[in-house]
Amino acid sequence: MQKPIQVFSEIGKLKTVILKRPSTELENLTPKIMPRLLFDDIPFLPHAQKEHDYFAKVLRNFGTEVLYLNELIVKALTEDQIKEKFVSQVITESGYSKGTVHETLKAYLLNLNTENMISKVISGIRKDEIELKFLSLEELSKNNSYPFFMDPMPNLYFTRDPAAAIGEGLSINRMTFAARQRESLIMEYIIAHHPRFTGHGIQVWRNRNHDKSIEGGDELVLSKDTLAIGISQRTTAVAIEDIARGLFEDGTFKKIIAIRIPHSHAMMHLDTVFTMINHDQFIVHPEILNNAGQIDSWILRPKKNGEIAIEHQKDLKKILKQTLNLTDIDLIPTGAGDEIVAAREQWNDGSNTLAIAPGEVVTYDRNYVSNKLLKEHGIIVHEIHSSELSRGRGGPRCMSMPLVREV
Ligand SMILES: NC(=[NH2+])NCCC[C@H](N)C(=O)O
Repeated sequence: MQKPIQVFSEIGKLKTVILKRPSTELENLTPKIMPRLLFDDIPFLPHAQKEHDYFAKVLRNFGTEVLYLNELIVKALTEDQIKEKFVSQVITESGYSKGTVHETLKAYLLNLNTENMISKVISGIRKDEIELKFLSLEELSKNNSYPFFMDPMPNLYFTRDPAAAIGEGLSINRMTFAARQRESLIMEYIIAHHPRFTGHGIQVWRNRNHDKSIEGGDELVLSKDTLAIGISQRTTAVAIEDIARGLFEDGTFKKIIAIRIPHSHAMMHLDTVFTMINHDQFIVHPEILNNAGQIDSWILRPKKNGEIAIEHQKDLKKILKQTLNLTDIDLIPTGAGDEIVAAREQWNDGSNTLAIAPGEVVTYDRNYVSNKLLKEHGIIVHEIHSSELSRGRGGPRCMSMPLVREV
């Protein structure tokens, strides 16, 4: 029987992917809460949806099966008991573990059909939607000016981050910021209860019950035995060692390149500055490398006694050649290496390419300098519209969670 998750490559023909169509959660963004919810602007929803539908169409036309996150979670919650447990947990993780608010939100959500309940959970619940009775002093004295009981989840269209398929398993991620922490709960329920996944013995390399974070934008499957993981604003060195232990013990993966990138909002994940586009071609934001093409990296390998060997290296080309057994590497600079163009196009995810086959990528049309250079390097580029989607600070790779790729 075909395994529901098979990702042994970053570039193999993309067979199945999970997307989330942006919806009303984006309309609950306001200037006050925007920074906390990790947005820099408020996208115009109808246009964001059009752009996203076009992205999905490009993938479908290519032959990729597109699954939508909302539909997966609705189907995972068909049993009343599981639905109730999910609702309780998401309310608890929104800050109400018990009491009148918890009970009232629970009754409100369970009164909706599952599809509407999920849309509500994702779009957020405003305080003026609900009437509360019998509040305790603690509840009465809480900050009343805040407009939401449950925050919207506007970042959910970046399906790459809350979970990442690696081999025949996945990591279900402990997210860094509160704004995204509930997102991986949705993935946890999908993997545990959706008929497509349940009962297949899917390995969870690292679950979300940890203090130290890791996010999918930092997790790149470079080959069937090598991963690259960013040490970043979102992914801790501790979490990388944790996941390395599980993966090495299983035996499928044998090398992890941990690459330390700047800890900033513009470069929050490794895939915002470095993505793989062919067996020997990568796009890289020039700002992360010094003049000698170096960046602090550590190669993790399993030792015989179950411990992990760690080797410090700096030359990115050399590291990639060594770990992927290649004689040469084509590192294509974002923005053609121009200081200003590179910074501008990186900000709008010019380095965040989604490979759909070796040498064939989906990118944002606005990054025309990088796109032109990719074509000059022989890459087939499918450009998608990006005026609104890019305002969430993520590109085609972030907006997709591959489940199955050819090797
Ligand atoms: N894999 C990625 N680069 N994801 C981008 C996520 C952007 C999102 N606004 C965040 O800050 O979390």
